[in-house]
Amino acid sequence: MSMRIGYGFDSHAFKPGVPLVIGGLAIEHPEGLAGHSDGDVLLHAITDALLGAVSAGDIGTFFPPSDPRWKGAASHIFLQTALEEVATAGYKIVNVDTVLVMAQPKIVPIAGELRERVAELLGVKPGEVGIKAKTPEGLNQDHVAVAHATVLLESVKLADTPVQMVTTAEVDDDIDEVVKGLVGDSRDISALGRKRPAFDTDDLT
Ligand SMILES: C[C@@](CO)(OP(=O)(O)O)[C@H](O)COP(=O)(O)OP(=O)(O)OC[C@H]1O[C@@H](n2ccc(N)nc2=O)[C@H](O)[C@@H]1O
Repeated sequence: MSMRIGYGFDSHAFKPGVPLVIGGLAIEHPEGLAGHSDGDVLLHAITDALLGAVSAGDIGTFFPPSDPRWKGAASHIFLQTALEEVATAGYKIVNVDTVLVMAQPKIVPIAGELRERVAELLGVKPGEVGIKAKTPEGLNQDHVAVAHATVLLESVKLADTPVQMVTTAEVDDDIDEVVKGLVGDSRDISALGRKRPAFDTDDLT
């Protein structure tokens, strides 16, 4: 079994007149978070942690802030894409831990609800999600919300029964296609989401 860790960070300024959404939860507060999307600082940090864990780039490479399609978008869309990248790479979540750094609102009274909502969006148990909060003491950033997230992933077990793979290649040039026919066109983890086959044909004769 192999394991991967990921880390994500995000920040958004508070802004009057917009709803506050954190961790996919609508929270009663006089101000919301400014952003191209719904400004969900927590889901953005978790999305980046997931993408980073499988070397798939970052939220901005998938959903550029310059793209009008993501204006006002609900951030669980970004999270869903990151979860798909994790699954495609052959991993699943072990646990997620987070820290919210913000003066207001206080997070402790809603931490249980937040944990359940984030767990639901991630498809994990609430006990596999950590929600913590910090007052930004001495940082002079009382009008900003910051989120940090770490994730631990483990590889998904393949079937216990080994599958025998036997085939022949007519000519050396066909070897890539022959191997692809045996193992499929799956992909390994690669830098910034670049697709590459999950096998290395250099050693084959
Ligand atoms: C979620 C979205 C939806 O549009 O918008 P917001 O709601 O946060 O505004 C975006 O995905 C939010 O993308 P985010 O990644 O936070 O934005 P930025 O920090 O501006 O980074 C945009 C892109 O520029 C890259 N970047 C950023 C800073 C830097 N010095 N060099 C870079 O190359 C980042 O890697 C990213 O790929």
